Amino acid sequence: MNRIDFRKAKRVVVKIGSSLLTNGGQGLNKQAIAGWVAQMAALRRQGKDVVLVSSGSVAEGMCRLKLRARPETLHELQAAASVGQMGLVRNFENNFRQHGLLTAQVLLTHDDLSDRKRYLNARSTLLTLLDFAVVPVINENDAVATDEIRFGDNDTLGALVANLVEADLLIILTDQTGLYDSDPSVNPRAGLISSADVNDPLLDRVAGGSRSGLGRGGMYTKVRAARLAARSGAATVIVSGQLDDVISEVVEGVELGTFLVPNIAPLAARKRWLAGQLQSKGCLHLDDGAVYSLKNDGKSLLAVGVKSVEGRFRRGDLVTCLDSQGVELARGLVNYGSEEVAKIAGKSSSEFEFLLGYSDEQELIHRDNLVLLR
Ligand SMILES: Nc1ncnc2c1ncn2[C@@H]1O[C@H](COP(=O)(O)OP(=O)(O)O)[C@@H](O)[C@H]1O
Ligand SMILES: N[C@@H](CCC(=O)OP(=O)(O)O)C(=O)O
Repeated sequence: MNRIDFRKAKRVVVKIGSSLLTNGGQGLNKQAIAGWVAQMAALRRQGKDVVLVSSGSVAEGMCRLKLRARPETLHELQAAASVGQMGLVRNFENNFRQHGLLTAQVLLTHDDLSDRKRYLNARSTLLTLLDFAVVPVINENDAVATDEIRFGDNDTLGALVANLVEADLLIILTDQTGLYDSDPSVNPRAGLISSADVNDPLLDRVAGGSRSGLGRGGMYTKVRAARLAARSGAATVIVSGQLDDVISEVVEGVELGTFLVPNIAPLAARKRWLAGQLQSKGCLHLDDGAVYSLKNDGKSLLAVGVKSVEGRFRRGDLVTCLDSQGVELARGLVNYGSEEVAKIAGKSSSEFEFLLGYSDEQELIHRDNLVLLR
């Protein structure tokens, strides 16, 4: 895929980070918002669907509540987010209206997307909004999100939304020109990476966290988001939101920021949903034979290939499969709980009856419920 292919994109997700949106925490950058909205409206006029994932509720809430530092307690964070979200949607709605476009506020938690039924509901709602030519403005539902049910950062949310609506392009607007070979706010000699294969392991070494106190994930979550987005075939560009006409130019194929090329085969819809699950309940350590047959033969995972188990989980929970180096190879929905798995690990399915007193499925994770990550 080339940048020039972005011109053909039918559906674009734009994610805007907190420090950009709030002028480094000074309050909503109304001029910049008007500029981004004008560019998104132009995309709509070209017949492209646009979905906006906007951060900034906490940062704007802090500003409105005159809090100098990001609150530490969950309830204060939730309160700040609720106050700030009002400012975000009001601004976006007013700006889009000036271009004759309707907006819709969609607030999601990870819990909404980890439940298959709610995931499909969210998908239908978003697709229906796009059919109505509405621009969805999405954020995490911070007012109710606790650690167990949150995405934690909007880069991940942006990627999961790109998966949900099967976007062609995810544009992550941030406060840096793009991804550098080290954090430019620490190393002035850092060099911009203009493009890279999304799975290049070098990216893990160069992408650091956020230092602003306003943003959450830094480049680390942006690279992870690009990998998630790639699972439905979406390309990702990480780019400065401060450049004039940045959204229009990226979609035109102008070489700006960092293009993370989705050089992986897109996953089927159900596997994409599995891959987007963030909360794994346990780990299975696989032997080399199991790693080989999952990777090369597309087989289900059998208990005989499991060396050991970690965590407490129940039948149907999501677990992570690790290779002998401890690298995450796959994840999937397990057919037996952790106590049972501890008993049948390394054993053939013909022994399940004897070891457990019963025998359900022969596979520990059926291949339909398993997604390879490498
Ligand atoms: N390799 C890198 N290249 C560029 N920025 C980096 C890198 N590693 C870490 N960062 C940090 O990531 C920050 C952007 O992420 P974040 O603060 O979460 O912004 P946003 O609010 O846009 O999501 C940059 O300001 C920078 O300090
Ligand atoms: N939902 C939070 C998102 C925080 C967040 O991810 O921020 P960022 O790293 O700036 O995208 C908010 O609106 O403040």
